[in-house]
Amino acid sequence: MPAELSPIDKAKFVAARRAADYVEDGMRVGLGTGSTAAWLVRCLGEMVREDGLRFRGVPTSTRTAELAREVGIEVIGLDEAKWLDVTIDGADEFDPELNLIKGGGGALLQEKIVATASDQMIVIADAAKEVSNLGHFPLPVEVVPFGWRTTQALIEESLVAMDVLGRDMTLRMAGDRPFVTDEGNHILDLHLGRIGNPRQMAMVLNQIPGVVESGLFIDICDMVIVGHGDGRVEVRDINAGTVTEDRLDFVESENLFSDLGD
Ligand SMILES: O=C(CO)[C@H](O)[C@H](O)COP(=O)(O)O
Repeated sequence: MPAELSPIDKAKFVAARRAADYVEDGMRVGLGTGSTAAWLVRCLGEMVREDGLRFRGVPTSTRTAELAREVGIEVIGLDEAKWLDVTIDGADEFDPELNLIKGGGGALLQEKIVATASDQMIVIADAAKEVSNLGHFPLPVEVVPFGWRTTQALIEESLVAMDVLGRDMTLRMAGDRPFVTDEGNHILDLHLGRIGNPRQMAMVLNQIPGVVESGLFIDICDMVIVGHGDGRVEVRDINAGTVTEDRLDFVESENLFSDLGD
C-alpha cells in the first residue's frame, strides 16, 4: 500500500468516486480506459464486493477488461449489451462545450463506439484537463497500418487546406516499434497547439481514407466531473448548464490503493 497518493491521483480518485454514484443496479455501463478510469473501475469493484451493487460493464480496452474482471465486475461485450445506460471515461482535454480530446491511452476507437452507444457519457478528470481551446494535447488519430505514410500525407494536405499552422505529426511508438491499438491499427499524434474549429477538424479527418477515427469527441459528452487534490468535486452538466460543487472525504481504502497504476 503506497504511503501517500499524489494530489493528481487524489483528484482522479475523487472524480471517479463521485461518478461511481451514477451507477445503479441493473445498469449496463461503459467502462473507460486510462488511469482515471482505472480508479472508477476500482471504486465500482469495491461497491460490487462491499455493497452488493449489480451491474454489467462494457470495457473499452483489454486493459480495462482485465482490471474489471479482477475487481469482481461482470464484463460483457457491446454487442451483448446493445445499448448502455451510461459510459464513464477519462479525457486528455475538455473545453467549455464539453468537447474532448481522447486517445492518450490509445483506446479512442472503442471509447468512441461505446460512448456513442450510451444514453449518457460522463467524463472524469482532474482540473488540469480543462482548456479554453482543444489542441495543446497532441490529437491522436487512429490509422490503418496499410499505407499509413500515404494517410499521413493526406492528413497533412487537409491541414494545409484548413490553414492549420503547426502541423507536426508523429507516429506513436511502443519501444522501437509502432504502437498497435486493440484493433490492430497505428496512431498518429497531431501536434497542433490549438484547434480553432474542432467540429470541422473531426469531419475532415474522418473523410480521409485510412483514417479510422480521431480522438475528437464532439457533442458526445454530457457531463464532466472535475476532481481536485483537496477532495473538491465540480460537476459540469451540459444539459442543465450548471456547475455544482461538493467535497468528498478522502477515505483511504487498502483494497483500492493496493494496485496503483493502470
Ligand atoms: O482517452 C484515454 C485513453 O485512450 C484516456 O481517457 C485519456 O488518455 C486520459 O487518461 P488518464 O485518465 O490516464 O489521464
